[in-house]
Amino acid sequence: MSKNALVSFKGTKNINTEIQLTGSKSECNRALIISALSDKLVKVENLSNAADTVTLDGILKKLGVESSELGESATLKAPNSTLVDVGPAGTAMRFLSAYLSAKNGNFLLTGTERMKQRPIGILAEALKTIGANISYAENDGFPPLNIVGPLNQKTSKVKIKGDVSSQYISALLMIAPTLPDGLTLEIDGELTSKPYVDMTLDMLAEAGIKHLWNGNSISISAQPFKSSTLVVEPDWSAASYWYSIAALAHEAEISLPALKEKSLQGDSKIQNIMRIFGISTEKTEKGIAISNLGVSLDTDQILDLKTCPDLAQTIIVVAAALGKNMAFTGLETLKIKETNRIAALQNELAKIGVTLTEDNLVYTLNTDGLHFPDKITIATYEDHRMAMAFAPLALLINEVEIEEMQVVEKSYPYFWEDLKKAGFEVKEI
Ligand SMILES: O=C(O)C1=C[C@@H](OP(=O)(O)O)[C@@H](O)[C@H](O)C1
Ligand SMILES: C=C(OP(=O)(O)O)C(=O)O
Repeated sequence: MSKNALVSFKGTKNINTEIQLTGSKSECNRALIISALSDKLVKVENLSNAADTVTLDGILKKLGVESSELGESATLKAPNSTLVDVGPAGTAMRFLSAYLSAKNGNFLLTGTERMKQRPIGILAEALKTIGANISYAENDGFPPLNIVGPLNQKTSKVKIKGDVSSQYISALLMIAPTLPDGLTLEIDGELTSKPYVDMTLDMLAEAGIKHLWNGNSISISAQPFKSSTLVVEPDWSAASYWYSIAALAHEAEISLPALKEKSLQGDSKIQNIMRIFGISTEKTEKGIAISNLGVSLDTDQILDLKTCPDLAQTIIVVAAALGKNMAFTGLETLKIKETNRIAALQNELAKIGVTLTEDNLVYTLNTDGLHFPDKITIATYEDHRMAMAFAPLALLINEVEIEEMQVVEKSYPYFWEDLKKAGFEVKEI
């Protein structure tokens, strides 16, 4: 049975702690696919305990040894096909669509009910153009997918829309060096979440794979992986919740060991963004230390979050709670993530009297009605980031009840334990 977390913080709101964050799920899930594609020539170190990574690791291990059932549900499965169930893991769904297309076998690739509403047509159609045998098991353009591999390459050039999810592009880039003719992707329109494509190319480079990025085209020729080790860094998206805690506390000194200022993860941009709320970041011998300087900067400019969509909830909730009527752009992809994150934010921010409204793709907070009741209950909509973005409000509100607390497992399973370590009370109810 799912439980709620009742979060509170008694006494002076001073936070002084050290938090060892788990590995980045984005880096891990790339490392796992690259390692599998290289037949384990590429090794992975510091694997995350994020559920999305544990799921992908489990699937790849089972695929490596046997062709048996890999999930729990059994809808529409052809008698001789292998069921692969990624649950809520978007990267696993997208990366495996490409990986399984290139692999020998007959697969039904599926996930949660929400996953079946998250579009995959752009990737599936690109794979079909390359020569993959893919069909939609339920609704056109959406998971589950029937995949019969290996693909028979018909072309090495494919045009793909860039503004819906960068994960489609990363998925194709990772299988590119294993395709007989390599791959050239022509990106159509603006590329969203670009740092994630950079991360894919950087990790491929560490594994010996060269690429050429020319204008809007990325080319990777057929080439072998080199023996190497991909060492996963701690998760910057998870670190962002510690920045919100610092921003909402009276005083804060938080050490985040092993985190790197200059990271493969685009979400390391939180360092610059949180300066707006008076949070400074310092490089230390151990990693990163953040502290609250108590001086906020101007919040007049429009903040574009296109390169770092996973930070949106963190930043918007902090801005709302600090009464900053900020405006944001680059939030278009939020509607197709774990939940419709725009609707979820609007519903939950209303509980503290804040509105988030859209006009011509500019989203604006209005905090004129901001108030902090003695207790609020936050719905999480099966979205880990809703839970983690709202829990820090316990520094301003007596009791914050977060529904379905287990959602955090997707990327940061020890989130509640870490809150306790920092002085929060977290009761399971
Ligand atoms: O490639 C990745 O690891 C990710 C890319 C982003 O998705 P989109 O490219 O769909 O924005 C991000 O939101 C997701 O959490 C992880
Ligand atoms: C959007 C996310 O994940 P995914 O797309 O991989 O499910 C996320 O972690 O915020």
